[in-house]
Amino acid sequence: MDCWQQIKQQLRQRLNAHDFSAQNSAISQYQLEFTPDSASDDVLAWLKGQCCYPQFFWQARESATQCVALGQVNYFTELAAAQAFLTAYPMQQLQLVGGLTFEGEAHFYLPRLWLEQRAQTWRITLTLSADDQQSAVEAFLQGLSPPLPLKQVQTTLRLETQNYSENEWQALVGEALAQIEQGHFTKVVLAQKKTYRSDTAVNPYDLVAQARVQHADCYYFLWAQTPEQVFLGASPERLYQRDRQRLITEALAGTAVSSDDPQQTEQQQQWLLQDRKNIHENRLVVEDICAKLANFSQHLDIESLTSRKLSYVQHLVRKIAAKLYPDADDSTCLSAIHPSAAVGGLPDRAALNFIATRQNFRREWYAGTLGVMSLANSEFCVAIRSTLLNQDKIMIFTGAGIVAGSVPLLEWQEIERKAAGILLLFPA
Ligand SMILES: C=C(O[C@H]1C=CC=C(C(=O)O)[C@@H]1O)C(=O)O
Ligand SMILES: [Mg+2]
Repeated sequence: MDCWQQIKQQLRQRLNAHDFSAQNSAISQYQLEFTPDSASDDVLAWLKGQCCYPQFFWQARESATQCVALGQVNYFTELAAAQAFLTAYPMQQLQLVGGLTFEGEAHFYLPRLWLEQRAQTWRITLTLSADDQQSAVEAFLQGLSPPLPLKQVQTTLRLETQNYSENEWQALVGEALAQIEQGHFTKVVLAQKKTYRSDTAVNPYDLVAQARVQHADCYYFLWAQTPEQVFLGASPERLYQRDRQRLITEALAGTAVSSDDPQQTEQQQQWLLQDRKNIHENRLVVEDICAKLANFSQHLDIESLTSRKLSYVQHLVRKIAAKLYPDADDSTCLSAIHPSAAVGGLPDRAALNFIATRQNFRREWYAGTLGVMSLANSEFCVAIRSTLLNQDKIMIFTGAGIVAGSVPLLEWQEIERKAAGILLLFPA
């Protein structure tokens, strides 16, 4: 019997031993630790083999742990309800996965199965609730499949539509600049959506595997509530990481080119660190995040400006740390900080209103936030540098912050460069 059969069998044994009639604890969790047969096994490959939804893959930046959530025990479409649920089970340290779309819709799951891979050790957690039917959980376990190997992506993409031509984009940037000039807001982040068709079916799990190789130092995520719509990406941006009352976040905004020419990259870095428009663009994000955090933090620390190099672009970044008041939970933090001025604007209400009325598409998960939350700790990324796969359609999203001093042509070049970075995932 292979290791996957054994795991299924062990989970089934736990299920059979579980007393569904005992209502003393509404949520029960069973954990198994194991080492897969093959050292090259990877939770992403395991997820590729599964046909149950929702699915979530997550690897936080600076973390070696890769996580997968499969299936659902509970589903929340209100952030407050998700938070209240966690608060109702203080002893169990339950973890919810999900996030908020750019427009603020909440989608959180308590997953049926949670897999964590740290080096060669995998930990599986099966969650059962008092409302579960034993037969439904049995069917879920029966449906678990072995991993499928991850493959190199190879495809030719054909651009079908883009929401803005270069001229249309520049006109929209001009409109935003006029509003900034008139004092309606100081910053707005505009976005582009490009829709491609591929000559062969593109596998989303292979794309995430490609992203892990191509884009170092990022958050890697895959989020599929149904098989038809798979959202994935490699984002350099943290919304926040919280460990009890300690929260760290960052203002990531302001962009220059980065390439495999070290001299050009170095010269671009020097330019970026001194460029007034980019420094202003970044400073507005610091102001936005700090003003929001100040409402529920005992103190804030703001580090000095540095730059972060990625494979195709580099950004200005300032790290921010906060000590939260004890009653500030993830519901407080998420609803206050998201969307930050790195993807929305400042002041946020006026900028978000401009986006809602002038931007010709709804962003949904692009520039939303995804992550994992529990009572003790949580981490969320800003879901930029992302792609939505919808059958054979591939949509890629990019945005750029518009501030006083923005040059429409340069903002076009910035989103084109960001798009080229995402397109690296689709080698012909
Ligand atoms: C909104 C995006 O980037 C944000 C993050 C870093 C730099 C940005 C900029 O320089 O405009 C954006 O604020 C995106 O890549 O889609
Ligand atoms: Mg920019």
